[in-house]
Amino acid sequence: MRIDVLTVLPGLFDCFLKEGVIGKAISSGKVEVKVHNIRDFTTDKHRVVDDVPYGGGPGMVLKPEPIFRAYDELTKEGEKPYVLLTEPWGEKFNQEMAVELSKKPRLMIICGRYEGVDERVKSLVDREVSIGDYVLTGGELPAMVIMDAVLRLIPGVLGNLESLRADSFSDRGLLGYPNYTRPAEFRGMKVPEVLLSGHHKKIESWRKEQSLRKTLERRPEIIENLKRKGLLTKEELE
Ligand SMILES: N#Cc1c(-c2ccc3ccn(Cc4ccc(CN5CCCC5)cc4)c3c2)n[nH]c1N
Repeated sequence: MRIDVLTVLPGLFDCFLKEGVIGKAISSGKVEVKVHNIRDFTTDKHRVVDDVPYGGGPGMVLKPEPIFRAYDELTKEGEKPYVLLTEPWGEKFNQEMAVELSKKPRLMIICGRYEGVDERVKSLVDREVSIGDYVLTGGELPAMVIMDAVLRLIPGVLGNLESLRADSFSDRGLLGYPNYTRPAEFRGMKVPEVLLSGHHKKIESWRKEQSLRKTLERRPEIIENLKRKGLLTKEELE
């Protein structure tokens, strides 16, 4: 997969693209992520990317020209990307969308800033996406959240963890099971016996039960959604 990111703050992506699982996936060539500074697609000597909003109002708006120039330049060759725009009021990002996006050969993520992008930029966009009902200062962190959730699903990115995590649990958006590591007892808190038993079938069913219970308690709508889609097995429903 290739992802092109358009932003006026490219430096925000430096650590994200160098560290951890995502950094390894990029350095090993499993995925390609290119961050482009929208300012590099301006033509004036002051490299202006924003302007005041028509009709008045607070803040500045990202101009359409540099973004369209970047899009035209980056799509001259190769497959046309599926274009995302991060927006405070976009479609809510979730695991289902992450799975769908992970199957696209090429993505482009346009990151807004200031008061957002000129409305005409949306003629380039396939999906306006929000990562949640809270207000951030720009679209870069949402772009990193989306990339992290999508790239971890690309085969080979999670490496040897992949097979262990291949269960459809977290990829159905169910909440995770409790994790423990040594020591077996810490400040009077013991690790559940089943996890020390070495009985893999029992451990697996305990973990499934814990995950379903936690999801039912905290996010019952996820269970309802999976039921409606027929994505819960008979024993999971019991
Ligand atoms: N994804 C995502 C996001 C974002 C996000 C994404 C992209 C941009 C580009 C600019 N901003 C800042 C901003 C914030 C609020 C407003 C509304 N105005 C304020 C006063 C009058 C209306 C306009 C811009 C962004 C925020 N926030 N939260 C998410 N889940």
